[in-house]
Amino acid sequence: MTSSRLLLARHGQTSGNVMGILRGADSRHDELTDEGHAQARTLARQIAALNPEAPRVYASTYTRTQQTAAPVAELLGVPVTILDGIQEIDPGDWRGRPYSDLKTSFDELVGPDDSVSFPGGESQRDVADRFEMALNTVLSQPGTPIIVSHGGALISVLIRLLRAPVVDSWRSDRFAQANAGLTELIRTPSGWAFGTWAKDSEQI
Ligand SMILES: O=C(O)[C@@H](CO)OP(=O)(O)O
Repeated sequence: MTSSRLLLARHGQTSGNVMGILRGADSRHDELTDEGHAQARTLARQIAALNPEAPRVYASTYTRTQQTAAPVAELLGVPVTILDGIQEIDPGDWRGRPYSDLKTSFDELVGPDDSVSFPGGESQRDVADRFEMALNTVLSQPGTPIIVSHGGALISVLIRLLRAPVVDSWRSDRFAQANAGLTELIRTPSGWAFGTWAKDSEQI
């Protein structure tokens, strides 16, 4: 039996998010702000209200997703499992640049064949590959996986799962989730589709 429902959340606010700076892997141990902890508690209540069947809570290898997942797991009465492969996209040479550069200098990231790639870092395809591999393991078990991940990683995997155009999706910010945004995907005969989309119910 495999999962037909998938919950994807972004972690709560960090000081890097407040500054609006791409932090990269250096931010592995960044912690949530007080606001971020409050967002995590709200997220936990939102997820519990969805009554996930046999929930399993997963966080990335970064502290901020684990801190966000903790109240979720506590409310659902399950442990947090650390899942490799769902960590944030490596922005490479773009580390330290403001989020606003993703708008003003986005063309620097666009390669041939509808690709988006950070020079010296990872591409959307790299991240979607590793995220999807991690998901395949999780989805092969019964129950409802709840994945707490990151902004760029979630954009990358949503593009893959929903078969969306890569460049247009990044350029339009279509799949960007705010802190503690929650998205529900449902498996249909023709593939994954939105159940609840974060931007329809933003607490942020
Ligand atoms: O790497 C970062 O600086 C941000 C960008 O989205 O990621 P996160 O979602 O982990 O805050």
